Amino acid sequence: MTDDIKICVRNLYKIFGDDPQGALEKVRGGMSKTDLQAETGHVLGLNNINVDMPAGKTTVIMGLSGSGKSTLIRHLNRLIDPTAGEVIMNGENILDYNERRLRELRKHEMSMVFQKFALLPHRTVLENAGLSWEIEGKTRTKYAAEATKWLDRVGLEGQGEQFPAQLSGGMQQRVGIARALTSNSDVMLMDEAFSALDPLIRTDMQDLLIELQEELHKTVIFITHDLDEALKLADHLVILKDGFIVQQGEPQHILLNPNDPYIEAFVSDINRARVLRVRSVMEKTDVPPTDVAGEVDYDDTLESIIAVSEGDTTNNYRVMREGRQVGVLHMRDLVRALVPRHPGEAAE
Ligand SMILES: Nc1ncnc2c1ncn2[C@@H]1O[C@H](COP(=O)(O)OP(=O)(O)OP(=O)(O)O)[C@@H](O)[C@H]1O
Repeated sequence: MTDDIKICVRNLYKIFGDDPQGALEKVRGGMSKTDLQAETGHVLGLNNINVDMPAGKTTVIMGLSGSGKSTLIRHLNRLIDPTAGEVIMNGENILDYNERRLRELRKHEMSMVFQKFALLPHRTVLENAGLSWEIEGKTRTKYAAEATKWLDRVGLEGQGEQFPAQLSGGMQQRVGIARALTSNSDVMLMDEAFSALDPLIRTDMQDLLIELQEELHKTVIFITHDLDEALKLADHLVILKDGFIVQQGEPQHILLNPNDPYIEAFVSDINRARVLRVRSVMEKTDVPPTDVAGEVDYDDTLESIIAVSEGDTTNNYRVMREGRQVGVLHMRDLVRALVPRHPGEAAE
């Protein structure tokens, strides 16, 4: 895995209306989305977005309806052109791409997984999985082995000759994921990909994506309006409101250090014990504690530690990562982390 940046969004603005450049000046001068709409009839879609999306990791874009999530993801494959700003991928500004290069980008470098699956109803599951190859004029015999490999990998062994309508929603989205994987692109754009699924199936799909990521390290850009899903999937979390970024960073850090009442309100209902991990609340030290109740893993959830502590809030634990001590967990710090902090309170 690498910490390189795969996609870099710089100073990106999108304004919908007849005179976006004129409206841009007003937005840069500080006019709000509401005032812009009331005064000029223009809609501010995105307001000075800057995000570095790490290679091989999952970046989650989260926000309520109308916050600009879809507008942002559509800039990444240039379904939308910005009013101002840049989208740099592998060091190239994709806004400089001509039609031919853009087609290559969409065919070979980025795949999309949609909320409503977007499968072709009269094609078999195998043909749907191999769609990017079909579009290039390749025959079924050329892509069958690759498509079958990925259908098997996402749990659809033996389903290749079915038609989409014969499958459940969860299985159809597995085809959507197999199609993205068969295209062999590095970047996967997932737009509310699991939002149409029943809760239990949705959890299964989230687990599948995490499993695939541990193995494949794709650069995933995942859109959701669901905070639990965002916290579960994100390596890098970006929270949008009214077209601007309110906060971005490592999800556990955001949960422990909300920088705005909006984020605070968002995270207030979260089951913190289930989401927070030992690594986020431990003291970093390789010195063993004198009084130790046991060893825990740095990736354990706080919930699992509470279960083993049997309610004793005075315990200390050695925190281990791959057989080495990386910290000490004091139960009093764990208990403190379970209570939401208000923005402005000093982080420890
Ligand atoms: N083609 C368009 N013309 C005018 N306004 C638009 C257009 N597309 C999006 N918008 C506006 O831009 C803003 C951001 O919309 P967007 O669809 O990106 O939000 P979203 O967070 O994806 O919402 P949802 O979860 O409902 O899809 C909204 O105010 C929306 O009304």
